[in-house]
Amino acid sequence: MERLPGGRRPRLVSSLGLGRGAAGLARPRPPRRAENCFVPISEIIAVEETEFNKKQRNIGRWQKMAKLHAFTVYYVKKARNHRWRCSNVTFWCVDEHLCNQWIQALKELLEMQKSRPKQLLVYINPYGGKRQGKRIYEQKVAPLFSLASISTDVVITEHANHAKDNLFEVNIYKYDGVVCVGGDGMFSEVMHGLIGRMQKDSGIDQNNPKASLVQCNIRIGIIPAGSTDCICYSTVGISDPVTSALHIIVGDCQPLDVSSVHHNNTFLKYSVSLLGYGFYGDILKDSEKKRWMGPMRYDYSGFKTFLSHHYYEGTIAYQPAKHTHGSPRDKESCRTGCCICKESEKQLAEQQKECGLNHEEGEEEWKFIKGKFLAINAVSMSCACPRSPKGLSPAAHLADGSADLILVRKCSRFDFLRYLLRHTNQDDQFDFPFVDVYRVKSFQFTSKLSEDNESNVMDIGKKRFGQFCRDHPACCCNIVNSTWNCDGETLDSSAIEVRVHCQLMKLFARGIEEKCKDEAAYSQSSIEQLL
Ligand SMILES: Nc1ncnc2c1ncn2[C@@H]1O[C@H](COP(=O)(O)OP(=O)(O)OP(=O)(O)O)[C@@H](O)[C@H]1O
Ligand SMILES: CCCCCCCCCCCCC/C=C/[C@@H](O)[C@H](CO)NC(C)=O
Ligand SMILES: [Ca+2]
Repeated sequence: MERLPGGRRPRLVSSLGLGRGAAGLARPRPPRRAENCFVPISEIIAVEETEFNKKQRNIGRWQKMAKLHAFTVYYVKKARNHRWRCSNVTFWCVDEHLCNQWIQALKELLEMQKSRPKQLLVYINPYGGKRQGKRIYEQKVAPLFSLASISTDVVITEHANHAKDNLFEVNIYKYDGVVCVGGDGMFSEVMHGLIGRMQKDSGIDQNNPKASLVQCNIRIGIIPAGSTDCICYSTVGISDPVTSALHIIVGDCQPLDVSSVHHNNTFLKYSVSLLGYGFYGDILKDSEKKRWMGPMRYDYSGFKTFLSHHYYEGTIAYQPAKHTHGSPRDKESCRTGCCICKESEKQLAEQQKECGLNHEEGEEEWKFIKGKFLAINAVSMSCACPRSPKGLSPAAHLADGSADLILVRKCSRFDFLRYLLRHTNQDDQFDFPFVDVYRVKSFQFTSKLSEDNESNVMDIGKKRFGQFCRDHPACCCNIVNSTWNCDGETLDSSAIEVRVHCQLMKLFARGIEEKCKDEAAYSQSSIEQLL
């Protein structure tokens, strides 16, 4: 419990009345017996003086009082499944001075919450998901931002890359954060704009795959209004615009790993969720032609791709992530305050102290795998989403500086279906003889088709394993390449070089909270309680 100035503990119930209200509205009712509960200051959204009208004054025993003074506290109420709502409680009393003292004290405490944003730049994709982005923002998010006294500059995008290009032009440094209203693709645009801008302003060449990139400290908030909303779901635990808006308001901060993708010393894209070749690449390629179907396009293309059952040949080289203690087969998942991610943060700070910005990754051990794959999935986070609540790699970490590389080798349709179904249930997705998973800090892929002409993997292979090339002579097989799905965008090249940049950016989120803790603490009755 916070103290009032002067050291007094706030004891509101003895002198003030208590009324509960639905989200956004103060609806004073006769006082109830106080339940002892607790709302941390960090989860108060706003405090406002409340005007009583005549009708409200005429309730029960309060009728006798000449004049009432009141204030309303708006706060985060945690509901089931990581959902947050704005609730409020109104306190009232006859002593105007006491009432004002409370308002003043609470406002001062809110002012001290330095991580809260005051000014945000908002990009809305009106065409993402079910085309509800504008309505969602106007009806559900803007009123909350205004309640929390956050000022906003809003841009409704007019074409793809509008947000990204705009971020290279505006004075981003005057904002405390950038909000994107849309799906994973919209987030990707904003992320590319922000990271790209930071590198440009710091003179870093993004085309150099070995460059140490400058961290981006301007947080991004995601208001989910897309088709998959995997990044929002994996970092908050639910795809819900009001929950996300409240995480932005309270100023949460979640660092995030970002993978850079290059081809022949040319920068292609960044990825924070899924880099998928084979199954997920083919789904995306097919679904892009069916955007008019909205989120349903993924089901349609998913079914089609499953039936086609294509496999692809190629070689993967990877560097294991030795710096982190976790493994993709861990039973524990990354949660708010994750120790493994904190350890990586410490290591990163030490590295930056030792080497400054010129730190280059050491040439560590490379491992090679070649084969026929139905899917190659590299995920920097779990990739949990409403379709797959545990995600493609349930134990992947948001900010540990690694990605989980999942190789699904050629197998029967039936086995592949069994594997896919495990995306949706509690069983271990990696417990199949045709599935391998590695925690990596970088990897390269070359398809069999391009191996002979352009492969970096082969260069490394030639250097280290003389027999590697002889085992894999040029061939005339009639094979085609798949496409890489990079956070929902296709890549032009199949041969890629990927490196994970630990905690390169930050989100307005706090990771997924442990269910037992918050649900046990907050689910008993409605707990609009004492501060
Ligand atoms: N005004 C616009 N017109 C056309 N395309 C746009 C516009 N604004 C943004 N885009 C592009 O639309 C693409 C898809 O948007 P978004 O990610 O919001 O929705 P989605 O693809 O339905 O959802 P998800 O990415 O979660 O599957 C983004 O890559 C973005 O570049
Ligand atoms: C026949 C049963 C099939 C069940 C398969 C369910 C699998 C759902 C898995 C969804 C994967 C989500 C990974 C996230 C990818 C996003 O980056 C991307 C852009 O939004 N979305 C997709 C679908 O590529
Ligand atoms: Ca990671």
